[in-house]
Amino acid sequence: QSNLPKEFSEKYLITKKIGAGVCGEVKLAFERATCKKVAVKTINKKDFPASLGTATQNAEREIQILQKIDHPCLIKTEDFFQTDDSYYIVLELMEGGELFDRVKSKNQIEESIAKLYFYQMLKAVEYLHNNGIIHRDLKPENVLLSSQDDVCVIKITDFNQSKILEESALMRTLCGTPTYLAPEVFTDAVTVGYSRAVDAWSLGVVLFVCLAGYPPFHPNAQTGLSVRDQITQGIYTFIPSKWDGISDDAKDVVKRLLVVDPNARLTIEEALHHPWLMDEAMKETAECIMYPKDSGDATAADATADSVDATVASTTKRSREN
Ligand SMILES: C/C(=N\NC(=N)N)c1ccc(NC(=O)c2cc3cccc([N+](=O)[O-])c3[nH]2)cc1
Repeated sequence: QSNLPKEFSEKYLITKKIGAGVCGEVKLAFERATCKKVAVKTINKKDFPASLGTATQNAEREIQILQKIDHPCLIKTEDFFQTDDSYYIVLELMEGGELFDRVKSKNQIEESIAKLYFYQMLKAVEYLHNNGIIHRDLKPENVLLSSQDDVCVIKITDFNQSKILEESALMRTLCGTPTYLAPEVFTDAVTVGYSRAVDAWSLGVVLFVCLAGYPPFHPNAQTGLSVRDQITQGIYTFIPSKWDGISDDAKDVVKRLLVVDPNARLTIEEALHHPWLMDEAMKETAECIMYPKDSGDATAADATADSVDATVASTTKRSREN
């Protein structure tokens, strides 16, 4: 780590590697002034060999997103440095590591725990969508756990593939008087604006993997179809030995998320209102660990505030959709 920016190594003491991602690695570090433990993610700019331009824009956009987002289930950046070949992002420590490794070690995650994690993922993605951000790379590797305990906070990370929804020319057109507007502009408009539905599909796959311990779409499926064809045809199997002990409600959420037609797929909001998530005990636990410091009433206030934000933002969400 000789090529660390000077002001970085003055502020942090980097120790060991704690996770290796596909682009860059994660190390444990100590903030010298406070001895506080943090994680440092190094993103090597040269890992995007192609046109460096877009890679730099890509990374700049990710840094912008990382610094703007503020939700208990989205990773928080504490500091940020860059050299001409790398970015160094200082993040909160997530000692439970990646959900990917948790599922691998447990094989299948107990339904009530999978529900607690899934609820938090839905709340995080609801926040992103209400702020005009689509993650586009939701997978167990990008879901971090705050501790080794089953009951813990999860945080979504890695916004490398994320997209920011801007007001589009089509939206401006649809706001004007359509005197001279051709009919197909209206009919085309119906299907535009569902790019966010990709996150709902991905969460369906993540939930399937957590509950069953195997992915719905995989190379050696009995169907003899390529993974791509399994996905485009929405063909997957609930293997009885894996799914017998799992509730019909849980299966139903998966079925309604793994719908090929994005317009027919459950939205994040609809998933949050599915019977499987109508579980007050789970939600109380979730609110408690997501907003730990407040007393009961303040937590309720937080939750109300959250739902107000979500409602207000969601009424304006479609207007931002491109
Ligand atoms: C921002 C980002 N990726 N962005 C990108 N690839 N372009 C990003 C990706 C991954 C992480 N991962 C971690 O913070 C992370 C992984 C891990 C594994 C065991 C233990 C810990 N930990 O903090 O104790 C871990 N933290 C953090 C940030």
